[in-house]
Amino acid sequence: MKEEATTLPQQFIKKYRLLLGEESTEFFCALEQGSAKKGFRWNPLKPAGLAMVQTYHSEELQPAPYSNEGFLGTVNGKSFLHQAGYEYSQEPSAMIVGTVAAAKPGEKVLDLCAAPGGKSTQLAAQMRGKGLLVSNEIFPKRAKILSENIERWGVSNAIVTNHAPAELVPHFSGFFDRIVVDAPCSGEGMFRKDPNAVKEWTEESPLHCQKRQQEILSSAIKMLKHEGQLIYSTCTFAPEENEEIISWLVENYPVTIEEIPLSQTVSSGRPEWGSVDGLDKTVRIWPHENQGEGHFVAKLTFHGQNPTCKEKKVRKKRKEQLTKEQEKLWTEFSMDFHYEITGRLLVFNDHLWEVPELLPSLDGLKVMRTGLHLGDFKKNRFEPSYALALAMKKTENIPCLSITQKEWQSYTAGETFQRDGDQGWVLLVLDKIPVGFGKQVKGTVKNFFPKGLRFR
Ligand SMILES: C[S@@+](CC[C@H](N)C(=O)[O-])C[C@H]1O[C@@H](n2cnc3c(N)ncnc32)[C@H](O)[C@@H]1O
Repeated sequence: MKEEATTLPQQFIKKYRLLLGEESTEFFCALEQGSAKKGFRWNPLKPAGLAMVQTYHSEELQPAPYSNEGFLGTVNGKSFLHQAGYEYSQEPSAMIVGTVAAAKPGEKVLDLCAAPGGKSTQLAAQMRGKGLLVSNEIFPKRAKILSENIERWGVSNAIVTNHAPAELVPHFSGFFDRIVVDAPCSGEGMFRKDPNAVKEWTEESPLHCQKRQQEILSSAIKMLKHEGQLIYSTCTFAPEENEEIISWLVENYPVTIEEIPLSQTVSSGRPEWGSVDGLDKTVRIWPHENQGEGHFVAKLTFHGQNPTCKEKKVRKKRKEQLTKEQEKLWTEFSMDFHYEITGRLLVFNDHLWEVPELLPSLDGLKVMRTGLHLGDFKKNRFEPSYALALAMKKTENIPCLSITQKEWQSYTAGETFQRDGDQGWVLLVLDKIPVGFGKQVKGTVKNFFPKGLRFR
């Protein structure tokens, strides 16, 4: 289907005609006439992640340009593949940010402006469940969506917080190996994808955004370790929010710009639009030159020393420790289901959590998700959570029940279904894909799909 032509604001045209000269003709043409490409990433944290995505997409999958896990195409938000966290819809250019960030297993990583979770899911995949990922979002509603996306992705080593960047500094000063700032911006790179981005744009937007970006970055810098890395990105073309921001960072903080080793055909940042050396090491994606929408990304190393917050060893408070009975219930369950813990176990009000090992004290923080919610203790039993089902790595030799698409539809609508047997807790799998837990009692499979997520 041909998308409607985008009508660009006059002031925008005037500005980029001046900045780009002759090149502006192709640029405007791509923005006005071209159609936005869609993309998605498959999830390497899931059993047979790639194979399942290949099986369930009937179309021939074309690789997306900036991520090894990316494909061009669309995701059906109601498909079981999406619900089970096997794929994440992401604009192809946006995938470059995670690729540049290249988080490593075992690191402490902060995604400071994280909702809805495109970069966080990419970082979590790179970390393979090891280390600590803090995904933060300032707006509560967006933080909730972020938390749900992290859960679907099956991440065990992430916490989700809901704070303004400055509020995190006292808790995480000098703490992180890597910080991603995917900044709120004037969104010019989204013009042909999202008509609202055009409507909301004014001539003043880039400078307003620049101020906010400086505030966010001045907090981010304080949370970096010595030699820690900062990855800064926007989805706008505006020099004020890209080369000028990187120049401001270099002029005000002990940071250097890193070369971004990318084999893909991307353009470099424009040195003439900033005021420091090294801007040619940053990356721009232009719609008239590359696949995908507009994007900018830079990687910097911080050479200063921030005061480190004393790594308060998190001592488990008495009420957070498992009782002997709870320990016995969890051990029985985890042995039956071969679930291996990589973090620590904590109980809050009978809810059992796997908390990332490297986590400092969370006192005073608004935390939406303290790692992986494993399940709840109820009287004399343990009830596994939906989040745990989505974080299961193995489906062999554990109590499983293979269900059909039709049964999955009943399950996501909150209904029970009939199946001969009396196995008790079972991991429900659809073509070996974990989709939730059920309890099989005398031929009936009871439903434990979370009420808030039900759909038909
Ligand atoms: C470009 S989006 C992030 C997209 C996200 N990284 C992803 O890949 O899905 C920018 C985010 O910054 C948040 N934001 C807006 N104002 C902010 C502020 N003053 N400080 C921190 N974050 C802010 C927005 O709510 C939004 O979620």
